[in-house]
Amino acid sequence: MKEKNPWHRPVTIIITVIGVIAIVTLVTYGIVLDAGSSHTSLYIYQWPAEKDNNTGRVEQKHHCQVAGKGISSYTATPYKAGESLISCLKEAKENIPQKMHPETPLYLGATAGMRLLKLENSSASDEVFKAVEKTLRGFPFSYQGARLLAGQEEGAFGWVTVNYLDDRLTQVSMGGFKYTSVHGNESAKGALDLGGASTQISFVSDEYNGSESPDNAVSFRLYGYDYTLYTHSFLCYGKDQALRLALSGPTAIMDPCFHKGYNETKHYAAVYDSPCVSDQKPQIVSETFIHLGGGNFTQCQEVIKSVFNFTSCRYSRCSFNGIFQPPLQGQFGAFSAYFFVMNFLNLTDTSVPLKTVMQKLSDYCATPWTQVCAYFKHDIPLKYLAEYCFSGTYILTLMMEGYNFTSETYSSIKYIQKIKNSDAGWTLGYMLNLTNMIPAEAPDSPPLTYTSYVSVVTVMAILLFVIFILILYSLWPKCNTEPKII
Ligand SMILES: O=P(O)(O)OP(=O)(O)OP(=O)(O)OC[C@H]1O[C@@H](n2cnc3c(O)ncnc32)[C@H](O)[C@@H]1O
Repeated sequence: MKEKNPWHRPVTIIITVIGVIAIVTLVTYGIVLDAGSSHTSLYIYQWPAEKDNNTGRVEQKHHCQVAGKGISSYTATPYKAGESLISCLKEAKENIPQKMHPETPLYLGATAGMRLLKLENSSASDEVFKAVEKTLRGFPFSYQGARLLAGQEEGAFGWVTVNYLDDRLTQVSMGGFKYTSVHGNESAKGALDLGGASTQISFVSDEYNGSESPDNAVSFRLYGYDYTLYTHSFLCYGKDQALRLALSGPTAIMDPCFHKGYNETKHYAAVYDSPCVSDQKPQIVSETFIHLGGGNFTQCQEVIKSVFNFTSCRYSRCSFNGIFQPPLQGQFGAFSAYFFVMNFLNLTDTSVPLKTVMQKLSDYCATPWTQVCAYFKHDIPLKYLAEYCFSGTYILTLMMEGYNFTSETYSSIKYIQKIKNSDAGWTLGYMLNLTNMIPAEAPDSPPLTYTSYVSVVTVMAILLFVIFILILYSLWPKCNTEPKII
């Protein structure tokens, strides 16, 4: 059968092609792998393709948790560290349009697990990085490097992420547009990050300009505001390494931080094979010890306090281990293990008085292990389950004794996992920095919101399309209705 309008098919094809190109070019992607001590995570971020550097534009599109342990655990077989990343990288290929692969930056940052490995065995750490790099280069993305993050960077980028996602760096929303307002120190939120091997505290304080203990200062100029951030990363004070610090002891340990009835035979090597505790290894022949639970919150607090050194401080004030810390200021976001642990314990509400929080944790610690297991063992890995009493007590002790929060300032902490669908952590801040997404100066004119931008682009695309059709129509050969005399 003959078609009535033979030209509508090419036009449909053109519309589809223009539509697909428009959709694809609207979005840009970036990938960051967080190679932590306990595991590796891959994050895909996306943002509008047009370059206006406004805040709040970048969002997390996808998260993939790499199976198995962190890359620092593959010292005996470094190639496996590389292989472990393949399935998440394949997921990344599926989640990003193929056309965009070559221009999608791919970063890997390794944190405290690799910091410890480097201290312990620097050539083993080089081998792991080589294996990881080989895998990353085998994917069609724009590989930008795999490197060890300094603790200070981890803290500072975590702070940038939280404040960026919270729209605290510069702008307030008014009538659909974002205007620069008087922000700076008073609106910034501090960041508390508890990892497996290290923990970071980062905040701005009017009483800190970097002159006392300059090693703790990171200066930024973001959107026209100067920030001098106080940040410190405590290596060995992530929750897994802190447990090792607390565990160092004799052959049979009655551990008040584990539930009564908990009774496990453990290998000394598993506890002491870390530079955080290797010098405390007892000189005994036995290879194993019995780890017994005592289930006593108050005693657990005492054990945990003993892993902090409060005796020496050569500055005007310190947190612990002789590390300078200015007075706490403003709100804090506490993420990673802070959230995982307090969320399990149902203690994320910081408007609840600290005394009540402690009483609830104390009751939980006193619950017999058989009862805890019977209730949760189908939903929660046993390792986590066994450690929540320790971890909760560690969190409160670190905050109150270590960082000097008080029962009054405890409510300034908010336990967070995500902000606007993006995970809180250093990865987003790292990528924003490396892609120059946060300018030093504020944009001159109020930029469009994402919705306005998409509307403008859509209207322009429709207009262009209409013009295109009109031109096509005017050029299309037509039957002359006028009678012709040949
Ligand atoms: O920053 P580093 O120190 O390198 O460590 P990481 O990157 O591996 O640390 P994460 O923030 O991923 O996790 C922090 C800790 O929380 C643990 N964790 C993860 N999910 C958890 C859960 O659901 N319950 C309890 N603990 C959890 C994990 O094993 C780590 O010990």
